[in-house]
Amino acid sequence: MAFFDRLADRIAEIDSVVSVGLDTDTRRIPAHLQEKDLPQWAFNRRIIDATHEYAACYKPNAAFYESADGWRSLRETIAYAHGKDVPVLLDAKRADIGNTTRQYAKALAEVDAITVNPYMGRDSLQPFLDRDAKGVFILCRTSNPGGSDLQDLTLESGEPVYKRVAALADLWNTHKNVGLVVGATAPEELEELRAEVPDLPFLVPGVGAQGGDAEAAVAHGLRADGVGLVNSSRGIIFAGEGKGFDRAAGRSARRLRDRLNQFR
Ligand SMILES: O=C(O)c1cc(=O)[nH]c(=O)n1[C@@H]1O[C@H](COP(=O)(O)O)[C@@H](O)[C@H]1O
Repeated sequence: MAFFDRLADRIAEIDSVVSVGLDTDTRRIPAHLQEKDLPQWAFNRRIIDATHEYAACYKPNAAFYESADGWRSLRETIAYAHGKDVPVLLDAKRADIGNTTRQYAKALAEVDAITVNPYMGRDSLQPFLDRDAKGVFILCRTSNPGGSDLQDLTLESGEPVYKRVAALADLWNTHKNVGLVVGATAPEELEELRAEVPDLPFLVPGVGAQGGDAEAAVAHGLRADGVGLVNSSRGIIFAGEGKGFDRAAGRSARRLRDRLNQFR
């Protein structure tokens, strides 16, 4: 099944557009799990148990798993999420020359969707785009303070770079598997982009720890048919500390679902 169809089913089934970000910083794993063989996996398993009924998807950020134990933990986490019937979006922000990016795209064999960086142009994304059953979220207007440094620059045509990225992404969407990443910290750009590319679902990070606008994330992040994702990572997985961390994460995921649902 195509990724966005699967996501639409998942959103309808659990009535939630929450993406739970698994940014599992080893330094923040509670002490009682630090002695486990794979602390990140031990942590993620408990987080998934506590949050899966609110999770439209899980978004592990690859940066937190760049070690031998990390990769093992990530693999276990992906399989466990799938066992709960939750899609997995790997936040890898990949792209490179064709020969290299073909290797990066192999990661899609294990997950349902990925984030990619458009800076190197179409051929750097083609192996991802060609996997028509997988979702490809292209960075468009990012949530970080420096997101404006390049993305807001005005081109000769008068349009900002992020708008050109959105137009290109729309053009590259021949398999209906492309989405955009647009931060909740940029609500005006979110609104503008929704009008520009109504057919593209957005992944909207930046609510929670980054203080982004949850109402704008829902109002503009979702497509007319309601498909889209609003991500929180630290605000959910590190909502509590110590032994009850997983129950706190469950409560935080439920609160975010309820808050977002007010605006759907
Ligand atoms: O691609 C992303 O997911 C992403 C894009 C963006 O513009 N801003 C952004 O925060 N993210 C990711 O979303 C997550 C946000 O984490 P929290 O700020 O802890 O909710 C991190 O994994 C970021 O890498």
